[in-house]
Amino acid sequence: MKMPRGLYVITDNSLGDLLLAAVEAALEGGAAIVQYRDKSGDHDRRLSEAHSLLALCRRYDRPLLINDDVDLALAIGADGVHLGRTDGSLAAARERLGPDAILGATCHDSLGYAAEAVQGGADYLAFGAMYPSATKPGAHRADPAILGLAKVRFGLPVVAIGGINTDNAPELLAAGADCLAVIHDIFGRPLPDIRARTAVYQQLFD
Ligand SMILES: Cc1ncc(COP(=O)(O)OP(=O)(O)O)c(N)n1
Ligand SMILES: Cc1nc(C(=O)O)sc1CCOP(=O)(O)O
Ligand SMILES: [Mg+2]
Repeated sequence: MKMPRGLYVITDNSLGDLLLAAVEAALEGGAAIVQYRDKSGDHDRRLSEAHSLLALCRRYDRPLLINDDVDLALAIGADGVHLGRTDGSLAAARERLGPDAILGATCHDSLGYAAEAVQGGADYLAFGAMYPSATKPGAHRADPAILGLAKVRFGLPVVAIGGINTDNAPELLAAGADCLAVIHDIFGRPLPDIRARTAVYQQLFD
């Protein structure tokens, strides 16, 4: 599956039993891509949730990426993985997942990291944190200008992450972001608000 442009929603452990309903609401609102991010280490629950999310994403014809975990992506046949700087080799992940998998790489605020990610076979480059993040308060900050620089230099889709909301999103789109990766401003809301908020982002891309 090809890397789409648009809102990239990332799941949050705190969703609990609402995980599937929350992701479905985001898909109904037009989310372009979903990442399953679960730091619990609960193998059986992760496998079961990832399976269910993949079936849901298939219904909406949207890719599901798995955060950190190539084994889990392979086990369920996910569309790809997102790997950070300490999550293992991109090249090894490509080798295991094959040429059609979507591989995303964290680049923080560094074009040097981005060059390494390109070398490792990344399909997109993620930069952040663009703004203070409630989900990851200690995240290293990046200047939105790096989005445009990376796009021109590497010719790959660029993803912005960290503290994004519908007020600051236009600045990131103007800077060249192909995707906006969001946790709190989507999944930190009551379930009935998720669809509408996702739709507001989607309109920014139209
Ligand atoms: C789209 C996207 N960009 C960046 C990250 C962060 O990945 P990482 O640095 O590995 O941190 P964790 O998410 O694993 O805490 C991401 N997950 N997705
Ligand atoms: C998971 C993650 N990675 C970041 C990075 O900068 O690499 S910021 C972040 C948290 C994003 O969540 P929110 O939209 O709630 O700020
Ligand atoms: Mg990681």
